Amino acid sequence: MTERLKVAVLGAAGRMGRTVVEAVESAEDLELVARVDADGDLSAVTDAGAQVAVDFTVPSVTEANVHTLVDAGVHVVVGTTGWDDAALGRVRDHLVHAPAVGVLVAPNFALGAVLTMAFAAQAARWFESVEVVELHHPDKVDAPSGTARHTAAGIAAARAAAGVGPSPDATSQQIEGARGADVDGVRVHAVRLRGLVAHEEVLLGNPGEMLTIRHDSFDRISFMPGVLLGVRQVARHPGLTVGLEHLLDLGGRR
Ligand SMILES: NC(=O)C1=CN([C@@H]2O[C@H](COP(=O)(O)OP(=O)(O)OC[C@H]3O[C@@H](n4cnc5c(N)ncnc54)[C@H](O)[C@@H]3O)[C@@H](O)[C@H]2O)C=CC1
Ligand SMILES: O=C(O)C1=N[C@H](C(=O)O)C[C@H](O)C1
Repeated sequence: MTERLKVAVLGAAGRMGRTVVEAVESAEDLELVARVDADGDLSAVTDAGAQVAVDFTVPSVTEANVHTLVDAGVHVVVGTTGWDDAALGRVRDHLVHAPAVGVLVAPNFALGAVLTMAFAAQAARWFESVEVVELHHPDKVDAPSGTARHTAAGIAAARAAAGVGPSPDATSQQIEGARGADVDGVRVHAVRLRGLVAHEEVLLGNPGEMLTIRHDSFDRISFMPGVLLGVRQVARHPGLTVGLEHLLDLGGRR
């Protein structure tokens, strides 16, 4: 029998962590060797001999977790959001000293969300206006969502490469925040509503027409095939990979 891949889950008591624990325990080729939450210690990961750690914690601790795990030679699959280019750059620099270690940071592991981002980047080259609306449960601590930030960054890169200018906007008077956040020149709006899980709409407008690309995660199991794919593949991708699209052969910004 081939050895099972040893996996640790960080944030194991959280909404995503609990779902990942169940998914790993149900996978025949994976062995859950450690669960760590806020009251635990990262040394449990190495003590248990974990080869891959999955981080679904909180934006304020995830980067430090990644640096510690990289030093320990543990591959990391990160779902926690709140990352910016500076933090990703620090991880990229750190990995130079651990060239065999893979770190995958994916703002969204749901296949439909990854496809939404890819379709939106493609479509945004052909529309005058584009805005992103993300809608989530009200217990989420960050806004806009990591997915919306990644979506907007991909749209902005695609429009810049195609020579498309900014979306037209005559607004000169407003209450602060009314036009949402500016992410790389793309307007992003965040809704927090009881009953929701994780949803995103990309609205694209041209004279006389509108295209809406929408994705809905109704249940956190929607993220599990992507998380397990990341766990199984991260060691084959040394260095930093940002976005699940790179494991699905969908291209995009790295
Ligand atoms: N990439 C993706 O596909 C998805 C990403 N997320 C992101 O995952 C993160 C977690 O989301 P939820 O599970 O809903 O949050 P949550 O609040 O339910 O869970 C976070 C858990 O992390 C724990 N924690 C805090 N500090 C810790 C530390 N130092 N070490 C270990 N554990 C610690 C908390 O006690 C809590 O149990 C968020 O950033 C969210 O945006 C959520 C869903 C999908
Ligand atoms: O907090 C959540 O729930 C989610 N967070 C991720 C994000 O910020 O994009 C992924 C998904 O939207 C669910």
